[in-house]
Amino acid sequence: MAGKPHRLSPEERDQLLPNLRAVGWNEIDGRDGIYKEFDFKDFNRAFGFMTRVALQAEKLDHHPEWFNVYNKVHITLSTHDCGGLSERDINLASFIEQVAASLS
Ligand SMILES: C[C@H](O)[C@H](O)[C@H]1CNC2=NC(N)=NC(=O)C2=N1
Repeated sequence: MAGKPHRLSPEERDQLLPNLRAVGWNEIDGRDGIYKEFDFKDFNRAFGFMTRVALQAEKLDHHPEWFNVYNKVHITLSTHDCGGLSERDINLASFIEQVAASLS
Protein backbone atom coordinates (compact mmCIF):
# COMPACT_ATOMS: atom_id res chain seq x y z
CA MET A 1 0.00 0.00 0.00
CA ALA A 2 1.67 3.20 -1.16
CA GLY A 3 1.14 6.68 0.25
CA LYS A 4 -1.92 8.42 1.57
CA PRO A 5 -4.99 8.02 -0.62
CA HIS A 6 -6.53 11.07 -2.29
CA ARG A 7 -10.01 11.60 -3.67
CA LEU A 8 -9.93 11.03 -7.38
CA SER A 9 -10.03 14.17 -9.50
CA PRO A 10 -12.66 14.57 -12.24
CA GLU A 11 -9.98 13.70 -14.81
CA GLU A 12 -8.97 10.56 -12.93
CA ARG A 13 -12.64 9.55 -12.66
CA ASP A 14 -13.15 10.03 -16.40
CA GLN A 15 -10.21 7.74 -16.96
CA LEU A 16 -10.85 5.07 -14.33
CA LEU A 17 -14.62 4.73 -13.95
CA PRO A 18 -15.89 3.79 -17.44
CA ASN A 19 -14.51 0.24 -17.25
CA LEU A 20 -16.17 -0.32 -13.89
CA ARG A 21 -19.45 1.29 -14.98
CA ALA A 22 -19.46 -1.07 -17.94
CA VAL A 23 -19.51 -4.06 -15.57
CA GLY A 24 -22.19 -2.71 -13.24
CA TRP A 25 -20.49 -0.45 -10.71
CA ASN A 26 -22.42 2.77 -10.13
CA GLU A 27 -21.65 5.96 -8.28
CA ILE A 28 -23.73 6.38 -5.14
CA ASP A 29 -26.20 9.23 -4.67
CA GLY A 30 -25.21 11.48 -1.80
CA ARG A 31 -21.91 9.82 -1.05
CA ASP A 32 -18.58 9.61 -2.83
CA GLY A 33 -18.29 5.89 -3.47
CA ILE A 34 -19.24 3.12 -5.87
CA TYR A 35 -21.76 0.30 -5.50
CA LYS A 36 -22.57 -3.02 -7.14
CA GLU A 37 -24.91 -5.92 -6.43
CA PHE A 38 -23.74 -9.47 -7.12
CA ASP A 39 -25.98 -12.51 -7.53
CA PHE A 40 -24.56 -15.99 -7.17
CA LYS A 41 -26.07 -19.40 -7.66
CA ASP A 42 -26.26 -20.12 -3.95
CA PHE A 43 -24.91 -19.13 -0.53
CA ASN A 44 -21.77 -21.25 -0.86
CA ARG A 45 -20.68 -19.34 -3.93
CA ALA A 46 -21.57 -15.98 -2.40
CA PHE A 47 -19.65 -16.75 0.75
CA GLY A 48 -16.72 -18.24 -1.17
CA PHE A 49 -16.57 -14.98 -3.13
CA MET A 50 -16.67 -12.94 0.09
CA THR A 51 -13.91 -15.05 1.61
CA ARG A 52 -11.60 -14.41 -1.30
CA VAL A 53 -12.39 -10.71 -1.34
CA ALA A 54 -11.93 -10.51 2.45
CA LEU A 55 -8.44 -12.02 2.34
CA GLN A 56 -7.35 -9.61 -0.38
CA ALA A 57 -8.98 -6.66 1.42
CA GLU A 58 -6.99 -7.47 4.54
CA LYS A 59 -3.81 -7.77 2.50
CA LEU A 60 -4.46 -4.37 0.90
CA ASP A 61 -5.67 -2.89 4.19
CA HIS A 62 -8.69 -1.66 2.28
CA HIS A 63 -12.07 -3.05 3.25
CA PRO A 64 -15.46 -3.21 1.56
CA GLU A 65 -18.75 -2.23 3.15
CA TRP A 66 -21.00 -5.09 2.24
CA PHE A 67 -24.25 -6.88 2.82
CA ASN A 68 -25.01 -10.55 2.24
CA VAL A 69 -28.17 -12.56 2.34
CA TYR A 70 -28.19 -16.05 0.84
CA ASN A 71 -26.87 -15.67 -2.74
CA LYS A 72 -26.72 -11.86 -2.84
CA VAL A 73 -23.74 -9.66 -2.01
CA HIS A 74 -24.07 -5.87 -2.14
CA ILE A 75 -20.82 -3.94 -2.02
CA THR A 76 -20.00 -0.29 -1.39
CA LEU A 77 -16.44 0.92 -1.90
CA SER A 78 -15.24 4.23 -0.51
CA THR A 79 -12.12 5.36 1.33
CA HIS A 80 -12.64 6.74 4.85
CA ASP A 81 -9.01 7.88 5.01
CA CYS A 82 -9.77 10.55 2.36
CA GLY A 83 -13.56 10.81 2.70
CA GLY A 84 -14.37 9.56 -0.78
CA LEU A 85 -13.45 7.57 -3.82
CA SER A 86 -9.74 6.81 -4.23
CA GLU A 87 -7.57 4.62 -6.39
CA ARG A 88 -7.75 1.98 -3.64
CA ASP A 89 -11.46 1.55 -4.39
CA ILE A 90 -10.74 1.19 -8.09
CA ASN A 91 -8.07 -1.44 -7.37
CA LEU A 92 -10.30 -3.40 -5.01
CA ALA A 93 -13.21 -3.23 -7.47
CA SER A 94 -10.96 -4.63 -10.20
CA PHE A 95 -9.90 -7.48 -7.94
CA ILE A 96 -13.54 -8.16 -7.02
CA GLU A 97 -14.40 -8.39 -10.72
CA GLN A 98 -11.66 -10.97 -11.27
CA VAL A 99 -12.94 -13.09 -8.40
CA ALA A 100 -16.55 -12.85 -9.56
CA ALA A 101 -15.55 -13.80 -13.11
CA SER A 102 -13.64 -16.83 -11.86
CA LEU A 103 -16.70 -18.06 -9.93
CA SER A 104 -19.35 -17.76 -12.62
C1 LIG B 1 -6.00 1.99 10.07
C2 LIG B 1 -6.35 1.33 8.74
O1 LIG B 1 -5.20 1.18 7.96
C3 LIG B 1 -7.33 2.16 7.98
O2 LIG B 1 -8.44 2.44 8.78
C4 LIG B 1 -7.76 1.52 6.68
C5 LIG B 1 -8.47 0.19 6.85
N1 LIG B 1 -9.41 -0.13 5.81
C6 LIG B 1 -9.99 0.84 5.08
N2 LIG B 1 -10.99 0.56 4.24
C7 LIG B 1 -11.60 1.52 3.54
N3 LIG B 1 -12.60 1.18 2.73
N4 LIG B 1 -11.23 2.79 3.66
C8 LIG B 1 -10.24 3.18 4.45
O3 LIG B 1 -9.93 4.37 4.52
C9 LIG B 1 -9.55 2.18 5.20
N5 LIG B 1 -8.55 2.48 5.98
